[in-house]
Amino acid sequence: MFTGIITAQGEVAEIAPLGAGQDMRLVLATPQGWLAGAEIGASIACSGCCLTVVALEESRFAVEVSAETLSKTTLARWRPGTVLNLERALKMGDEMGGHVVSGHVDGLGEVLSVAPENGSLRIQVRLPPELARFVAPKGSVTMEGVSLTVNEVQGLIFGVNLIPHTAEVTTLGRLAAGDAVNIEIDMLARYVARLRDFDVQREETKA
Ligand SMILES: Cc1cc2nc3c(=O)[nH]c(=O)nc-3n(C[C@H](O)[C@H](O)[C@H](O)CO)c2cc1C
Ligand SMILES: Nc1c(NC[C@H](O)[C@H](O)[C@H](O)CO)[nH]c(=O)[nH]c1=O
Repeated sequence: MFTGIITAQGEVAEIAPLGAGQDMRLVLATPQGWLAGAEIGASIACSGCCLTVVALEESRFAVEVSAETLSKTTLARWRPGTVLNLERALKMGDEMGGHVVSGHVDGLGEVLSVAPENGSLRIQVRLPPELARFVAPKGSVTMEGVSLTVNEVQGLIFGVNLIPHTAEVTTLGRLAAGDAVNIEIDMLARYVARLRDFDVQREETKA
């Protein structure tokens, strides 16, 4: 579990296909000391996508990426040098500064506009149609691993306000129109929708 509070930016160091019909292996570089205490098998959210550490050095770790993950996330677009938002998994007693984030990316959003507004940046994003019902004004959304508050929603489009701190310490400050972003919807919205769909189905079968 994560909270969407990014604690470091890292970088793709190496990308190696593991062979025909096999997964992809990535080596990711972190700031010095950021991996302290991490072990093989640890979960790290990389721009919102939870990945399992399979090899570890002082300030680099390796992960293996499945076809499912490549199909749902921005990972297929990553290249050596791509900058990533990193978050270590939550420990008991950690501060819950953002919201409950699983690290399962639900799909890709498309940045439509980035515009300065006072000291902040206003970012508008188009959602895939199947995710739009889970995003609500003043609810939470995870974009590239970053916990954000939704300002407004209109159809498939939602807007967020990026404060200067978040713009500076995450990759979101470099977004431009046309960029694809990893989106994880709020877990609460997922369960509320499931309960509602289940009840509607049960009523329909009774009728
Ligand atoms: C704890 C955890 C560990 C995961 N580890 C990996 C991994 O090592 N490689 C991978 O391709 N997907 C992994 N996933 C799945 C991946 O995050 C998911 O396919 C994408 O976020 C798309 O939904 C993991 C998911 C979780 C929750
Ligand atoms: N909720 C919003 C935040 N939250 C803080 C960020 O999640 C945090 O700064 C980042 O993860 C780095 O640690 N920031 C915004 O700009 N806008 C929000 O709505």
